[in-house]
Amino acid sequence: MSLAIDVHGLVKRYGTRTVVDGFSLALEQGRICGFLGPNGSGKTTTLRMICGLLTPDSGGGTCLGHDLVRDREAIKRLTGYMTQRFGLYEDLTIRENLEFVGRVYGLDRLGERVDQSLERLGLTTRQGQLAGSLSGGWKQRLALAACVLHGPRLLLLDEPTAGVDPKARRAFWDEIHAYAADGITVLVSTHYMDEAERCHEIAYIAYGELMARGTAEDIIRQSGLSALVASGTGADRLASKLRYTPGVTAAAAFGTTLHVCGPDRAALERAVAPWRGDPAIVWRDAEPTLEDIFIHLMGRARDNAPGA
Ligand SMILES: Nc1ncnc2c1ncn2[C@@H]1O[C@H](COP(=O)(O)OP(=O)(O)OP(=O)(O)O)[C@@H](O)[C@H]1O
Repeated sequence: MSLAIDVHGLVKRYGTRTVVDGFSLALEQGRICGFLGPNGSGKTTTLRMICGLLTPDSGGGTCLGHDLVRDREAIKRLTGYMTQRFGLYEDLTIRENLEFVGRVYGLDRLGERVDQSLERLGLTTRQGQLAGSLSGGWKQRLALAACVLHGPRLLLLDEPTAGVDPKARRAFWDEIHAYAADGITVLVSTHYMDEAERCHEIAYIAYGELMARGTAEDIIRQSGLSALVASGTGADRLASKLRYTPGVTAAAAFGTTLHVCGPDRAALERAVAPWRGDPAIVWRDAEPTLEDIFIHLMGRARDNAPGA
């Protein structure tokens, strides 16, 4: 299987700040890779380097077989990039928006392509409606359709479902999977854990550095974190007591249960020991969640950051 993205050692600096620091990624065609990391960790900057909009200060590689630095125009033609604030024209109709994007790309058979796109979206009967009248979820699906109108082989989606309701996010993700089934590769940034779980694989970046990479199962297995769940009277209230206890990476209440995790099993046991004997609380071993792991990695990255 050939690689859609094969980049190594990407560095981007703004002034004296290194915002992407030696980023490498190999991604096979047709895969969906979730790109996660705290705010300001360099995801957008990395996406822009991969699609040829920004030149890395060092590092390089290929995107869809084209050199990242020398063949930027070819990469741009083969890539669909959905920015965080995708600019649909709210005072144009759904159809006019797609036609406008098609003209910008100078596409042939424009009417046919727009018809197909509308049909795929299920918006044929609403094509004359103003884009501004669509719900947030539909706007994002229309934005995605506009991104793929020119037939890209790679989609770079920057937080495409931020603020979109769960049903619409699910529909958006069904669409992403349908494109991947057609052989399109997708790199999608998100802060939602349920979306991370819908990806074939995940890349987690913090403070410009790649911290974890693989399938959700790989990342959970390799995390080395231990987790416990407590249920029973008052279990959820232990979260605030345990959160800052040595040995605990994260402690959070989920409804009436408590979820607590840490990198060292013995230290975690010591932290919860005062409540282990409470007959009202039942403890059980659990798998760490992706959220546990990302919070842990964020703390580790911050500890390693210069001047931390
Ligand atoms: N043109 C620029 N000039 C200076 N600093 C910049 C520029 N673009 C981005 N940055 C900084 O680089 C860092 C990384 O930003 P980037 O937008 O890539 O992060 P991100 O992971 O996409 O964040 P978010 O999850 O909030 O969207 C941030 O601290 C940002 O302020």
